[in-house]
Amino acid sequence: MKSPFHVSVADPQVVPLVYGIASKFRKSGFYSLSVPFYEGKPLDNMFTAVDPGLHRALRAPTVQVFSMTNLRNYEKPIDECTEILMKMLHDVDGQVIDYTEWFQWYAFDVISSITFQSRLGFLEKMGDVDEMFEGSSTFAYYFGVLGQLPWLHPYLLGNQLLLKVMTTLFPDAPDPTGKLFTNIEREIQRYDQEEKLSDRKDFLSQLRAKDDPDREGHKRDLMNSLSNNIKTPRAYKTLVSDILEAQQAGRLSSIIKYDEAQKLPFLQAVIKEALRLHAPTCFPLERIVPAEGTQIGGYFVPGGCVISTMAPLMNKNKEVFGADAEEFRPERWLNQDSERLKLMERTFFTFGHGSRSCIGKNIALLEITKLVPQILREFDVSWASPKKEWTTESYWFCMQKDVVFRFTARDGGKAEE
Ligand code: HEM
Repeated sequence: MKSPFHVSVADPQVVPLVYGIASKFRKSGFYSLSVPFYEGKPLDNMFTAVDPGLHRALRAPTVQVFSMTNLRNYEKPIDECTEILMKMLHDVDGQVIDYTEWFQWYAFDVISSITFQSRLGFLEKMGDVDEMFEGSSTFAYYFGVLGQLPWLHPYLLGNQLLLKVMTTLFPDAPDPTGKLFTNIEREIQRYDQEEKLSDRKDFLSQLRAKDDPDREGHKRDLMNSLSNNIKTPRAYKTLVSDILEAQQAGRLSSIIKYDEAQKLPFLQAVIKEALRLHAPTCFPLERIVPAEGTQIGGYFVPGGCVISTMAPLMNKNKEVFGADAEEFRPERWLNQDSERLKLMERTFFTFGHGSRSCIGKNIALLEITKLVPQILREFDVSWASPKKEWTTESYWFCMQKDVVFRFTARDGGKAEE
């Protein structure tokens, strides 16, 4: 193997070259670990497809489904989950809870409501369903570590025979992919057999109506906005006073609508700043340098090399975001001249860039934009951990742990119906 094999780049100027729409840099072997098995055979999805033609064929029919215009139709299933979560929080009024778990239940139920028109029941159960969290954490760990040695994958979880033997020998071992895909498969079969004639409007029905073969089940969604804001008292105060002012002025419904939350500029800045500082996808987004090689920052990088950059690096670039780029300061998104703001937007890498950028971005933003003000309107939220900081673990996703809050209901925190 020639050296160097993997080049990691911090310069924002490489982003359009490596990740831009017309880029010839394809995804690396890292992504092959994410290819699911369907009916015993590997089946690429939008996230894993390397060939640009296949990727276009998978992505193009879904673009409209994931558009913000279409997503607004999904406020109702999100609201149903929000009502359940709010009731649960009121039931533990004044107590201390680890919010990461609660919001993970919420996020999983929201995505399944939107996708299959039915909640998987994480919130009701207040726990894992079909060991999906456990499976996805095991898979994230495997993906993060073995993704650095992708040639080993066909001999490990990429080997169906080995998997069958392991499941027989150790039936209680975490199942890194199986349960999630089994659930997706079951829902597709349910739709195909029973519900084609119904007027379902969920994602699955829209995608099946287009005969889209993609069955990806990306479901990760994080809500860093709360944690960051609560740990920064000045920002917390401004945000809460904006939300309560809007409520007093009668500008917020009982379950806050996306359009209403969008009219709160400080909230938008808080969300952006939290996603900038704590990008949920924090691994390098690996691409292969095309055969002819490329010039980067005055160096020649030969064809076949892996090249990458990642959100934690791009999003904290001091030349773009300022000398205080490591700090949580939502105002940076509000008090900027338009040229600087454009540069910040272009460099913001949380959802990737170009034709392979996150197609689920609007779902994530819809969910966060509605939930954060809903919680802060109804509760005063304070840090209640014996530790000074929360901890993080990064395997592709940057998972927060020990995010312990006290939720105390506000007097009159609920809007009139
Ligand atoms: C805050 C939440 C999320 C973050 C930070 C995030 C981040 C990302 C990033 C960085 C990529 C680019 C990966 C790469 O270039 O290798 C990506 C791709 C993707 N994301 Fe997300 N994501 C989020 C939520 C979602 C949701 C909710 C869905 C689906 C419902 C989703 C579906 C996808 C898909 C299908 C791709 C592959 C797109 C393609 O290659 O064309 N994501 N995401």
